[in-house]
Parts: sequence; structure tokens; C-alpha cells
Amino acid sequence: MPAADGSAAGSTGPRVVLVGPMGAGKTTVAGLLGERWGLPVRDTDADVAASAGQSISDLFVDHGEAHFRALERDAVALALAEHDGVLALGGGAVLDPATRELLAGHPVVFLRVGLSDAVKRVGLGTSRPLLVGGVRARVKALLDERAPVYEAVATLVVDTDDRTPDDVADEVARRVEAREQEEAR
Ligand SMILES: Nc1ncnc2c1ncn2[C@@H]1O[C@H](COP(=O)(O)OP(=O)(O)OP(=O)(O)O)[C@@H](O)[C@H]1O
Ligand SMILES: O=C(O)C1=C[C@@H](O)[C@@H](O)[C@H](O)C1
Ligand SMILES: [Mg+2]
Repeated sequence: MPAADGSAAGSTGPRVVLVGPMGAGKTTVAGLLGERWGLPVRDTDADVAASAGQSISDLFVDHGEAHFRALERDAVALALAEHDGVLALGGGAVLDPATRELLAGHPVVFLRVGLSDAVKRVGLGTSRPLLVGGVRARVKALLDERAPVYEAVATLVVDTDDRTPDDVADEVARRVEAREQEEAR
């Protein structure tokens, strides 16, 4: 139940928030961290699709990217306020300045991925509307444009190229736990 100021009563916020480009493995690694820590996992892409009653692709086609971004901003704000588990954001969520402000003070991990691994991972499906048309060129443009934004919001950066999701989740868990211990001292 949210408190009067909009925050969730008793919520301490997510144990970790995963950011990074499409194909970085946010959703996959969030699932692994949730299992490891015994915590619930939430993904703002799934929240937006559920609240709109439409897939993300259909939302882009029917209402456009700006409408999707507005729903996404609300979904991130709500998840940060009420979710105490592992949180994966949509790849473009951090483009919104208000979202970046909300992230300040949370443990944010940037899962970094290079062009070649990102292209291999996202494949040629149509579930990522921003990539329909020319996957490699679009991925390159998005990685170049967004890398500084992910770096700016992150408290930790974890490389994912040539690594399995389990290996990435191990490093995220180890480093988040080490930070928590430092902060508890
Ligand atoms: N480290 C990895 N090595 C190889 N494949 C991976 C790795 N991480 C994720 N994958 C695979 O890449 C694909 C995309 O992963 P995932 O959906 O978790 O990415 P995402 O960052 O959540 O992307 P989006 O921003 O589109 O939601 C999935 O098929 C997943 O199994
Ligand atoms: O990087 C992006 O802009 C996106 C990433 C996905 O997670 C979805 O949020 C959507 O396909 C847009
Ligand atoms: Mg995802």
C-alpha cells in the first residue's frame, strides 16, 4: 500500500536494478538473481504490457514510442517505490530524465554488451520494435548513443560479452553483496 507521499509503506526498494541495452540480458540475469537470493523479480517491460493489455510491439505500432515511454516512466516509478526484489528495466527506460533522477540512490547495475553479442542475442524477431528493419545498424546506433547514459546512472558496470547468464549473475551478486557489506560497516 503506497504511503501519502507516493512511496510504498515499508518498502526498502529493489536490491538491485538492472539497466543496459536490448540483449544485455537484464531479464535473464534478473531471473537468475531472483532465484539465487530468493527474491521476487519484476520487469518493467512486462509491467507495461500487462497494464496496457498489449505487447510492446503492438503498443509501438498502435500508439507510438512516446506513449510507450510515458507508460514506462510510470511503471519504473511504481516498481522503485513498491518492489523490494530484483528489478529489470526496459532498455530505453533511462533515456527519461525523470527516471534517471528516481534511480539516484538505488543500486543500479549496467550490464554492458558489445555490438556483436547484442546482435546475436536479439536475433531477428519482431518483439523489439526499435530493431525492426536493420538490426545491426540500429543496435550500433542505440549502443553508441546510450552507453554514456547507462554509465551515468550505474553504481556498478558488469561486462556480459562472451559470458553465460550464470557467470554474469554470479558477478552481479558478488559485487552487490560486497557493496552492501561495505555500506553496512
Ligand atoms: N550472457 C549471455 N550470453 C548469451 N545469451 C544471453 C546472455 N544473456 C542473455 N542472453 C540471451 O539473449 C536474449 C536476450 O536476453 P534478455 O531478454 O534477457 O535481454 P534484455 O536485456 O532483457 O533485453 P530487452 O531490453 O529487449 O528486454 C535471450 O535469448 C537470452 O537468453
Ligand atoms: O531499448 C529500448 O528502447 C527498448 C528495450 C526493450 O526492453 C523494450 O522496452 C522496448 O522494445 C524498447
Ligand atoms: Mg528484458
